[in-house]
Amino acid sequence: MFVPFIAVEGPIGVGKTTLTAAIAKTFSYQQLQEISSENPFLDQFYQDKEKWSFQTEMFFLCNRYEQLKQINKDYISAGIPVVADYHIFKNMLFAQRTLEASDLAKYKEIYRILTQDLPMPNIIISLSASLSTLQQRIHERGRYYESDMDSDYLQLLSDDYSSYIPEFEKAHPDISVLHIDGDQMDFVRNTQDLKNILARVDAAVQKGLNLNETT
Ligand SMILES: Nc1ncnc2c1ncn2[C@@H]1O[C@H](COP(=O)(O)OP(=O)(O)OP(=O)(O)O)[C@@H](O)[C@H]1O
Ligand SMILES: Nc1nc(=O)c2ncn([C@H]3C[C@H](O)[C@@H](CO)O3)c2[nH]1
Repeated sequence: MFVPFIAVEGPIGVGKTTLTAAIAKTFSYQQLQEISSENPFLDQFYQDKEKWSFQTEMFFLCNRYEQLKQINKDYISAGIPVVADYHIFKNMLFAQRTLEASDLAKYKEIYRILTQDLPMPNIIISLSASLSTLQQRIHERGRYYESDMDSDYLQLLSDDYSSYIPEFEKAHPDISVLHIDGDQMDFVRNTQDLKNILARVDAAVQKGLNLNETT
């Protein structure tokens, strides 16, 4: 059975949570939203990444693992569609960027064990935007711990997403990936842009449902 499980992904501040909420509302899907402020290390991490990266990455990994396990049990396996503002792969993108080699080796082993049985999304929405757009949105959102966000860090993470998404598509040809350029499409202020994106999401869902019927 094809149960829509959509993950919205992209760099910090690109609009994942905003678009996830719009999709959940439009299609009456269950929304899975990460609450980053639950990570007790994030504030310290932004002040000293080297010192706090392992605790921060481990917390995000365990937290997302718990959330996805629960969402699978309560919704996906019960046939209820879900839209999430992350995919578990983001953990590895951040970890590779922030951890030193020996911690990364340990992290990879734990990641492999924890993620092997997690549900995989069948649709990914990949959001991208230029550095200046990301900075502007992070600034407008005004989270205190992001107020001094290092622009190199933000750009590198954004580049990591740009390199990784094509690899992901190659490795998972069965998963629909919708690309949205956040500099061109403004789904917050432009209703037509939002409608266009929602129509693309609907088409991807219908494709999944139709394929499922014919197999
Ligand atoms: N397309 C858009 N146009 C203008 N503003 C936007 C757009 N998308 C999001 N925003 C604004 O940018 C800010 C960041 O958006 P949001 O919190 O959805 O990003 P995010 O990708 O979920 O962030 P994070 O990576 O920190 O979880 C919010 O204030 C939101 O209202
Ligand atoms: N280090 C690190 N690892 C992660 O897996 C991760 N996921 C999100 N974040 C940061 C980005 C935003 O500031 C804030 C909200 O997304 O939390 C992360 N930081």
